[in-house]
Amino acid sequence: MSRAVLSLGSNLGDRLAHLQAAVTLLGGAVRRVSEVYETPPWGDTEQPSYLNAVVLVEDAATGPRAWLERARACEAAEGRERDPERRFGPRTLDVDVIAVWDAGGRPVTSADPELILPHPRAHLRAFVLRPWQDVEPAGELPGHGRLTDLLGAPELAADVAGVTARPDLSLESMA
Ligand SMILES: Nc1ncnc2c1ncn2[C@@H]1O[C@H](COP(=O)(O)OP(=O)(O)OP(=O)(O)O)[C@@H](O)[C@H]1O
Ligand SMILES: Nc1nc2c(c(=O)[nH]1)N=C(CO)CN2
Repeated sequence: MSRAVLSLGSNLGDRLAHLQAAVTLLGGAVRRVSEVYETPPWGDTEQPSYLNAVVLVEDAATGPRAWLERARACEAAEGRERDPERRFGPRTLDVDVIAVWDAGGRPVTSADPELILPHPRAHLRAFVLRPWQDVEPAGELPGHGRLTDLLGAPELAADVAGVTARPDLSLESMA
C-alpha cells in the first residue's frame, strides 16, 4: 500500500480537459480531488496562467517509482512536450509527485534526481499547497510542516493571494 499527493497543472490548450484526463487515467487510485484553481505562472512569468489541482491517490501495487511512471504516462497522454530552454515553461499537463507515504504511513524520502521526495519545490508553491489543503486540511509536507503554517508564512502571502478558486470548474473522479 502506498499513498501519494500528486499535483496537476496545465496552461496550454483545453486546460480543464488536460487535468480531467489525468484524474481519469489515475482511475480507481484516486481518493480525493481538490477544487480547481487559476494561478499566476510561477518561476517563468512570461506564459499564460495555469489551472492547478491536487489529487490524493492510494494503491497497494504502486510504489514511489511507479507513481512517477503513472504521472509521466498522464503527461504523455496529453501530449506534453519538454522545452529544454524553459525549465518552468508552458505545458499541456504537468503531474508532479509531491509526497509519498509507505504502507505504515511513513513518508518516503528520495534523493534520486529522477524522483526527489518530497518534491523539492513544493514548500515554495502556493499552487500546490492550497489545493492540497482541500483534500487534507490537516496535511503536512514531510520535512516542512503543516500546510496551514506554510500557507500562512509571510514569504508566501503574495502567492497565496494570487491563487483563485474556480468554482465554475470541477474535476470528476470515481472516488
Ligand atoms: N517528485 C518529483 N515529481 C516529478 N518529477 C520529478 C520529481 N523528482 C524529480 N523529478 C524529475 O524531474 C524531471 C523534470 O520533470 P518536469 O519536466 O515535470 O519538471 P518541471 O515540472 O518542469 O519542474 P518541477 O519539477 O519544478 O515542477 C523529470 O525527469 C523527473 O524525473
Ligand atoms: N502557477 C503555476 N506555475 C507553474 C506551474 C504550475 O503548475 N502552476 N508549473 C510549473 C512547472 O514547473 C512552473 N510554473
